[in-house]
Amino acid sequence: MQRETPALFLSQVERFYPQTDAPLEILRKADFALWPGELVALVAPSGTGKSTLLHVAGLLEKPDAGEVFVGGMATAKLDDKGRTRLRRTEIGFVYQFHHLLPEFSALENVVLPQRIRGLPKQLAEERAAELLTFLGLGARLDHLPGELSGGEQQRVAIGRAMANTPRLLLADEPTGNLDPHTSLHVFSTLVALARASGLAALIATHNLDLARRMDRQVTIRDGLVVPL
Ligand SMILES: Nc1ncnc2c1ncn2[C@@H]1O[C@H](COP(=O)(O)OP(=O)(O)OP(=O)(O)O)[C@@H](O)[C@H]1O
Repeated sequence: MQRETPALFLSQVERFYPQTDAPLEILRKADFALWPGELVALVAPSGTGKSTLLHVAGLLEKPDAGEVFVGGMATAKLDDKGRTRLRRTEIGFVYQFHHLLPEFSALENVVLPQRIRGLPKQLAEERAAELLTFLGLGARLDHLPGELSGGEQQRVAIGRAMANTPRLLLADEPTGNLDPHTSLHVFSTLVALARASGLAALIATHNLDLARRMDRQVTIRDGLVVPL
């Protein structure tokens, strides 16, 4: 079915890592479309290439062949500056470990990417406070990451990823480091925020219960992205 422009479109993407004998092929002419507003779970065994796929989709790694379109824009010919700019404006990335800046408060961690993008301080702070409040952290704005629980830290990381109102959210096992109860809570908050913002999300998870809450589930088989 033809709809609007995909938020993310991988076309014939190849990615391999050199080895002493034959190269290790992770993605082999993989195609994948993620539509605006769609939440898709990426569920695949360890080592099949989930992180590789997310890094290529998030313009953190270049594919060896093929094209990655973000919001309809082809990225293969962009230089590093162009890729960084597109990543900053269009893509939010949540990692398994939060990677928050330890000496900055929860609020400041969410303000920072907006300031880098050039937003005035007051606007950035308002947006950060609003996001963190939505994420249930309204009473934790001034806490340093070290003063927050694992689930709270990960919610701040989600806020940071959403700070610049991306149209595409990529998450690499965002709750993989949390206990089951906290994991469910953080995941639900992430889904609620994604739904409220109408963005497209591709979320890698090992947790099938969480994956079922998404619109669609895909896996990686023989280097291709296929329905689970
Ligand atoms: N820089 C690299 N150089 C060589 N091989 C790599 C490199 N990065 C990843 N690989 C290999 O590519 C394969 C896919 O790695 P990737 O991290 O994408 O898997 P994954 O599905 O995310 O795994 P996990 O669920 O364990 O995080 C693995 O076999 C890994 O060892």
